[in-house]
Amino acid sequence: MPYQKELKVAELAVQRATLLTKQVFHEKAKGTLSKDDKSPVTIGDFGAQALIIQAIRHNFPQDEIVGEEEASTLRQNKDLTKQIWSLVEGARLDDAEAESELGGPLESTEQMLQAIDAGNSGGGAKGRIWALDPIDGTKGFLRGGQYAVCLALIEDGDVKVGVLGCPNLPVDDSAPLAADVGEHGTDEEGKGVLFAAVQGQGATSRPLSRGSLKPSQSINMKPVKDITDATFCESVEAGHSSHADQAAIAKKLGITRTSVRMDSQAKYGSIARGAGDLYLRLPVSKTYQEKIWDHAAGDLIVREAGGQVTDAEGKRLDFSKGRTLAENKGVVAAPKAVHEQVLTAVMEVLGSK
Ligand SMILES: Nc1ncnc2c1ncn2[C@@H]1O[C@H](COP(=O)(O)O)[C@@H](O)[C@H]1OP(=O)(O)O
Ligand SMILES: [Mg+2]
Ligand SMILES: [Mg+2]
Ligand SMILES: [Mg+2]
Repeated sequence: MPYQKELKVAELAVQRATLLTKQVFHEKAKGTLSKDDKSPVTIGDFGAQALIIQAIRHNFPQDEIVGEEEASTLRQNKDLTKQIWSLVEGARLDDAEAESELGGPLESTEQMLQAIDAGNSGGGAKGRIWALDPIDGTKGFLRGGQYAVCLALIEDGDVKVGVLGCPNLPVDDSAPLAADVGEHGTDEEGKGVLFAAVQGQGATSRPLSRGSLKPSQSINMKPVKDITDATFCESVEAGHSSHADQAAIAKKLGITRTSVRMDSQAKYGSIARGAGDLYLRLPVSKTYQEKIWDHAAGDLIVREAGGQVTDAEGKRLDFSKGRTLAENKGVVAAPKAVHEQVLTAVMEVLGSK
């Protein structure tokens, strides 16, 4: 079967990076900086990006990488660089075979900074490009909510492999979404899940582990018999998607349950496993362009679990336009059978504005 090596490397690399992010999640001081766009980045984001890029470069040296972070501010901040280095040095899977599959450790802080900066591809429609979000939902990570470590392989514009590490989600696919799942993130023993998909091969989940990969099981979206009974997921941050438009769409569909709010692509994973039903992300700003690393893995995992993912105009997400989803507006993800019904409500609400 194609893409087995890519899948294994991606799952192990994401799993190892979650060991690092989990350690930072529990620390009060997370070494937070504010980026030019005012969004936060922590030592966890930088460390996870370095670890994952090292594993990709070791296994697939010809591939390009579109990573969210870059190291320029770190080069002037020796103290923060040292903190990240100690996290990166300490993040090891308890399994020698898995470690050797990921490749030799980074050997110096300079190598680490270079690895972070190797996520500088411009993306595009040709070739093999990995999209990496080392911590998606950094605001949730800082707040103590949900976050995800996200990695996808895009080939000639098409997502072939997608992996999401969600340390604060329950392991049990069949557990209904708790209303407060996005609020009190905890990665206590028994929590944490790794979602994965390969194009044409379905989607899976498995418990996160500290060593080799645990056994996986296939996941599917839940059939929606009655849309008024559906549970929809949305961002916590009102600045990232329009809570008002999403509420109006839900009302139009006759949905009575309150939305489940959580940060990050944990929303895609949650609907793919049937814990929730819909993911609505309606734009707030006319100018913001969604980033490919915020959607590539989730898009494939939901589609392979029986879902349909489009933007608010019904277009498939287009990962071939560079680092952003330049041609897309918002996200509407739902089981195939009800996607058109949901999209109609989306268009009615947006059209009447
Ligand atoms: N104005 C915006 N509109 C939509 N998404 C945004 C906006 N600003 C940041 N984001 C991104 O949304 C993602 C989180 O979505 P959610 O709120 O659903 O968890 C993050 O990757 C975040 O970027 P960043 O990583 O820079 O914080
Ligand atoms: Mg993100
Ligand atoms: Mg991020
Ligand atoms: Mg960010």
